Amino acid sequence: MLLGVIADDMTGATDVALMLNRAGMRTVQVIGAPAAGAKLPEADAVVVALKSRTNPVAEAVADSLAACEALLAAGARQILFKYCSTFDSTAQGNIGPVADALMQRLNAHQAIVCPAFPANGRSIFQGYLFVGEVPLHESSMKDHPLTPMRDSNLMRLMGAQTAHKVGLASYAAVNQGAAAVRKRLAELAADGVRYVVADALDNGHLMVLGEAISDHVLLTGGSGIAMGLPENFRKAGHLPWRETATHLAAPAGRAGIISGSCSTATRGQIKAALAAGIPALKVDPLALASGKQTAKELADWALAQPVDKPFLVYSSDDPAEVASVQDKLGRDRAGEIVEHAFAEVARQLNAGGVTRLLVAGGETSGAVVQGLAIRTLEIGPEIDPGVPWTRVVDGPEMVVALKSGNFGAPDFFLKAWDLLR
Ligand SMILES: Nc1ncnc2c1ncn2[C@@H]1O[C@H](COP(=O)(O)OP(=O)(O)OP(=O)(O)O)[C@@H](O)[C@H]1O
Ligand SMILES: O=C(O)[C@@H](O)C(=O)CO
Repeated sequence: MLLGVIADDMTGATDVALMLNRAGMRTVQVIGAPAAGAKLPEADAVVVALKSRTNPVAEAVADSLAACEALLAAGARQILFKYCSTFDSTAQGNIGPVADALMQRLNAHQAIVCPAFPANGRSIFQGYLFVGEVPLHESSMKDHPLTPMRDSNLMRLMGAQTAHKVGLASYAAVNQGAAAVRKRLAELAADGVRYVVADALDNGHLMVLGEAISDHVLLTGGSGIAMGLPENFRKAGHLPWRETATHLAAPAGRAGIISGSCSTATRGQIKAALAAGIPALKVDPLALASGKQTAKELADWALAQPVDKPFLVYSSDDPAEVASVQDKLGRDRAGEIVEHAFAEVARQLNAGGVTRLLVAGGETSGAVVQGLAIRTLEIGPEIDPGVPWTRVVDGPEMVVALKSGNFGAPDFFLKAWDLLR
């Protein structure tokens, strides 16, 4: 193994795994912190998908260190700590503590902080993170239920989570190329700066950064910062050129979509699916809570639909409806009830012959993957930036695509099937 990645959520893990796979690294995703001494699958890159974005700090640190140990034991030469392209972490968050712990374990003197993902509209200028045309704190992330982002300055965001000094490698250096970035990193190191926020407005900048940090043992950021890494391994003679597959062989069986994501992008994708005539059933969290609706009913409805089309089971709703459900059930309980139901629905669907499954939402994906007892995924072709098809290699025989809430074009639920053979 060349590169080890520790991802703080399930769909973020498939996102970064896709980035590496597209650049020619055979990439495998394993679910959950590996047990001490557990052997990881053989691949150029292994991504460990944790659920450490919003859990207690001590747990996030312990799981990340366990993942790091397993990756090092499997031969990883570089460790990437992957978090969200919209940072998704408040002053009480886990990014700083996890990065600090990894820095100490790896004896790293400096690490880059770069959540940029230009293909999905996330760019960094003078250390400020933008989502599309607006700064992070003006984007829909300002109202995220768990991690409201009320600042866009990455030096301040990171500075609030670590005792180490945080500095900036700005556009002025990044735009000049890898040598200028290295010079800037050295200046900052001489000034005691351990975390360097790096500007990146486009993929060219990400390639420059990747080259400049080829000798960093620890990197932190979104999937974009992984873009330039395979080329470093190739130049060093460690990685042959590999063509990436454009299609994925899928087992015979039925196709379905489960969506618990209430993000704007997902709601648009549901609208497009409904308009295209995909049979759809809306889940009512209050009815689930009272037992009026059950996972079995949802699965039975889905399996009774025509076999020649995918079906859609969704709880996705607009913010006012979600807030009203959360007022009645409590935010955490509402989420748990829906996630628990979807995990059971996924199990029953697979038992009923569904082998091709699209899942929307990070938490929802985590619940479905757990429900299906999926332990390892092999990364396949890109449906849209940040979302690949994946094949289960340890778990039930099926293909799944795990979509981050905010990712994907409006026709995502319609076009994804064309990539399966
Ligand atoms: N109608 C609803 N009312 C209340 N909660 C809901 C409803 N539908 C889904 N949920 C819960 O909202 C949460 C949605 O989170 P999830 O991570 O799946 O999607 P997302 O936030 O859009 O995606 P991502 O984390 O990838 O950005 C889940 O806990 C889900 O169970
Ligand atoms: O980086 C992103 O935006 C995604 O991979 C993600 O982590 C969403 O939860």
